[in-house]
Amino acid sequence: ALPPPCDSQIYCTGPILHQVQKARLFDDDKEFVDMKLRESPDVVLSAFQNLSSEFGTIPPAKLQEFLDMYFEKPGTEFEEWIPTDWHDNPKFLGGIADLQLRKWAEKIHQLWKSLGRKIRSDVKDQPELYSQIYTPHPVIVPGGRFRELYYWDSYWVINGLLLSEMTQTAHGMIQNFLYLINRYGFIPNGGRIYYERRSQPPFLTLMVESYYQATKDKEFLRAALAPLEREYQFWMQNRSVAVSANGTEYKLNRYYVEVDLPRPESYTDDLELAEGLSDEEKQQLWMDLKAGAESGWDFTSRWYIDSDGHNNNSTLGATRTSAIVPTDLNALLCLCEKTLASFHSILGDGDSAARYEEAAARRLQAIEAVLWDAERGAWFDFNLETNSSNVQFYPSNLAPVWAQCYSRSEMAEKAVQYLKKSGALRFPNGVPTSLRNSGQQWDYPNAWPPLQHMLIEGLSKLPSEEAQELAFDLAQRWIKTNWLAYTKYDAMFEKYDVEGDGKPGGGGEYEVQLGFGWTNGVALQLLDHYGANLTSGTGRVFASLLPPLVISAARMLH
Ligand SMILES: OC[C@H]1O[C@H](O[C@H]2O[C@H](CO)[C@@H](O)[C@H](O)[C@H]2O)[C@H](O)[C@@H](O)[C@@H]1O
Repeated sequence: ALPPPCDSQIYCTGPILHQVQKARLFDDDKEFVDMKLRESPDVVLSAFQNLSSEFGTIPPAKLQEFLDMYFEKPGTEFEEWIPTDWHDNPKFLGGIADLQLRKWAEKIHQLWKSLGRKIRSDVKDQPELYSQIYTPHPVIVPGGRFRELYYWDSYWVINGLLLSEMTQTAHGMIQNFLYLINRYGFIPNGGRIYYERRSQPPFLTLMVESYYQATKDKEFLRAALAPLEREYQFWMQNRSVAVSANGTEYKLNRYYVEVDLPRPESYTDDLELAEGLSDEEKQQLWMDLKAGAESGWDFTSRWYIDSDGHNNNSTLGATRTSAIVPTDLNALLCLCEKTLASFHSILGDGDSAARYEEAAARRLQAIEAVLWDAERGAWFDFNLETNSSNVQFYPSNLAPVWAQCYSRSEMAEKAVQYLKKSGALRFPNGVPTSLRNSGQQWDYPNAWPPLQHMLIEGLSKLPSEEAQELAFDLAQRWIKTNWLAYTKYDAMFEKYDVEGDGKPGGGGEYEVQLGFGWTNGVALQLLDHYGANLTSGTGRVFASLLPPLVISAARMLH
């Protein structure tokens, strides 16, 4: 028997969850599991028991009455909080030449104020009344239905906060993650108990690296290192898999969640998807859906495996995330290993640094033996059921370029040629998540901020002019898409549609959300990096930022 998503008989298992979600009292299943209890779980469970004895299946109107009596609307777990380190005019704004883009960057910088959340101390004192996990410091949330912290989103949020000179808020967010590692041994998907038995792509080491680069605070690094290593051990002990290639056995990582039952926050979706399956098949599907959520790509045809072992014609029910070795997770862990080595060097522990360098070298060998395809010039996910690669296009096929986790420079240059030939660059509004329109949100035509950023950053680190120009070109496309959508809707979105000019993304199991943490972080990073050259297309720029030749040409014209 596998454990449920959490032990709460209100939020993760039991008849209240089942009946409330099945009655579809809310448009979004997440609404119910985010509500606060007005009485202790025992009182609420026994009141529900009485109601069930009377009605059996409780009619929706009675269920609603029950909810009104025993639950509060989501949101009462937070108190008013505006980041205390927010201030006008951080330096990076001065490097943005285009007048419209600079004004827009100011607006994005303002958005941190509306996305800040502080958890009430009552959540710490009476945790049984909440699904919210208590963390001691305020956070920046993604926005919309995502009212709580999210693990991998926070990497791009923190990078944005550091540009906004909000070092204290960034510090607090990292402290929260260290606190979560001390409590759970790893970092949950997000700040709710129904997320507590799965994680998300492990970006904390890189968050610490960003913070360290901004502050050079060695004491902070020293304190962070033990929890970071504990998290790394969690991934190596619970998320690794042996893979054989060319007669050698390698160790690589995958997303893997040994937890039963539907996801509480998407309960009816998971229940319906499993209809008609045997108990064993249901359990496998629910594990794989949770592993999909752990990957951050929930959901995508990338995780489908057909009955013939391939991924051509299937639908969401064919999600087999745990049977796939993902390129991006392994590239990320390779970068984490190199970064942990550098932390040990900075702190003067050469032996530990060497241990992590060796781990990175072992992973590099494994990545090249199992995931690298010299003929196609890219890295591909490996299917453990068929021992074959999935050669479809995903931006993650270039993740080792971003992580600088390859042994020969020509591999990265080959990957640039692969990208150019892939067909993924023909969209003027960003690079799609795949070339397949499955209706899932991590597929065509959606383009996601973290994937754009990793692709652009990877290309920008390459020495060739071609790669650097491509990086700038993709940054320009992405900024234009975000900016156009902002001018139309006065909002930043979690994802965009590569088919429309300034069109929010769609598909998947919930409506596109506004806010939005990682979108803002990525936009600020690109505006910072390429601010002297990016344009809104309106032609109005700050003259002082133009190169001198352009200024004198402009003067001659007047
Ligand atoms: O409720 C459905 C799923 O929602 C989350 O996933 C999506 O939003 C996250 C926050 O921006 C993001 O980190 C993730 O990549 C998105 O796919 C949540 O993380 C899932 O666990 C949840 O089932």
